[in-house]
Amino acid sequence: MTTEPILDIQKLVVRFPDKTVLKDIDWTIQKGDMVSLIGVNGAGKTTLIRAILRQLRPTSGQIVTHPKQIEYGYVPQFRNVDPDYPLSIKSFVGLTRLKHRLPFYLPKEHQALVRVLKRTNLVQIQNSRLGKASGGEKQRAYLAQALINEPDLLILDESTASLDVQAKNELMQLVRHLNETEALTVIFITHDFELAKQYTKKFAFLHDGALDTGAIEDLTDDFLMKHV
Ligand SMILES: Nc1ncnc2c1ncn2[C@@H]1O[C@H](COP(=O)(O)OP(=O)(O)OP(=O)(O)O)[C@@H](O)[C@H]1O
Repeated sequence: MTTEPILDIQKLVVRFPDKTVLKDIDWTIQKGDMVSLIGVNGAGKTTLIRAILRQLRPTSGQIVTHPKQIEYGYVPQFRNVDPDYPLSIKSFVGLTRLKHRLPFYLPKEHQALVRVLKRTNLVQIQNSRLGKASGGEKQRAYLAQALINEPDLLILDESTASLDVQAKNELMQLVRHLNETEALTVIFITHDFELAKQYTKKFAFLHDGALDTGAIEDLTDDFLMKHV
């Protein structure tokens, strides 16, 4: 494992008019880390991620990335897609790659699309309609959409929350495979301690505006009893 930081958060404070949500947070993520971000509802996980994605300006402190500009991939929680949604899985995955108005892919885009469909096991069902896909297949399509631009940092935002046990495990195995074979750096936001323990190597636990970090083995029942 390399110890090259990709994200370095220093003394981060986020204060809303009625509440300080993040109090002096330090957090370093190394390239190739797969880390769970855990915290009860309202702990500030979304706020922290919005600050990382530069959607929210912190009250103080800083977030430094190495290199200075990195590409982020964001996979949202399961969304209920209209069963009549007209796009195929392939077209949906390619949406974020289309930076022009041509009705076809440029060769480079096509290559990126083929590659990402392979990496996310979607080749067989690429021409099926997204609206008709299972929960797990949809989640793989969102993952593929987040991966197509080759992100340096992938953020999974409770992406497993509404999936059944088998689909959860399939998605996590796929993400772990990408992490292990391509050194993809992953932040997995979750309420599911068991999934966190099974699939990630480190944790960051947000409570009362502070962040505790450690190796996943240290996320013991004792630790949780003290903090949850
Ligand atoms: N723009 C805002 N203005 C004021 N308060 C906010 C704003 N955004 C979030 N908050 C408050 O900050 C706190 C943390 O919210 P946040 O959504 O970051 O928590 P969370 O850990 O992601 O919760 P959940 O697990 O429920 O998604 C909450 O009390 C929320 O109401």
